Amino acid sequence: MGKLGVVIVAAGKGSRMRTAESKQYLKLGQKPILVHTLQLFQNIHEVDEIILVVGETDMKRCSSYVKDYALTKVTSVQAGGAERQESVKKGLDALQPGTEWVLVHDGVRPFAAVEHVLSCFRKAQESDAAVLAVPVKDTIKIVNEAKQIKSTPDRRSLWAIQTPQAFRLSVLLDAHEQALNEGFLGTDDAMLVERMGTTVHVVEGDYYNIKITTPEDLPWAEWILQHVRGEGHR
Ligand SMILES: Nc1ccn([C@@H]2O[C@H](COP(=O)(O)OP(=O)(O)OP(=O)(O)O)[C@@H](O)[C@H]2O)c(=O)n1
Ligand SMILES: C[C@](O)(CO)[C@H](O)COP(=O)(O)O
Repeated sequence: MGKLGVVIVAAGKGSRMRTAESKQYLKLGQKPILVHTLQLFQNIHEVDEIILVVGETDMKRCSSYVKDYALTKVTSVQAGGAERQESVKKGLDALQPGTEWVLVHDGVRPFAAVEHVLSCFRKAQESDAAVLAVPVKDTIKIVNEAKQIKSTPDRRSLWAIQTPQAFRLSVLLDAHEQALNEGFLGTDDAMLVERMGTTVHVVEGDYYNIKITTPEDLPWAEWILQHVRGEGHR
């Protein structure tokens, strides 16, 4: 079976966190958030390689993390782009020859459960494309610029999409190429694959797999680390 590569994207500015330090480097417990995420995939047996994509100015610091935390599966640290989609593509292009499958994962999602990561990977092996997700709990409404509610989609069909997002590498590379050629910018990789007409499957994860984005997420992340996904809970 072809190799499994993981692209961890961590080249964002973290502007919604409103901290001087980019959020992926904020301490969670004793380690930067990004290190927790890298260690998650380092410790998954099925993962053959990790490509880390970071800001140009953070390359040196992240190379030190790779050494200090013995992240032996991180084969290269790449400089990301202005948009997440560009950062993903930089990571895809760095994967070693012989890579058949890829997981694309946000560096600020340290709490994906190993069992869910593997379920997502297995689903992609069957179907070429799968993403982790959870059913939406709130009622979601479509609202116009004037903050007037225009419609209320049936909640039973709404899922909050997470990462990892798992793909046959050739499928995702084609999707990125087409998006680039057409100037299409998506907020996740699944969008690029969907628009090619490939069915993307949802694999149910859990609500602990948060994307650390705004200040309110930090205490919640500390709680999850202490009570759910800490070292002792793996
Ligand atoms: N040009 C970018 C933008 C985002 N990301 C990464 O994509 C993940 C999800 O993005 P998000 O949570 O939006 O991070 P930021 O873009 O940094 O946050 P913000 O939108 O608040 O600036 C993060 O790990 C982020 O570092 C990236 O690698 N390259
Ligand atoms: C990829 C993602 O995490 C799926 O929910 C999300 O789209 C990333 O969005 P962001 O604005 O780049 O954080």
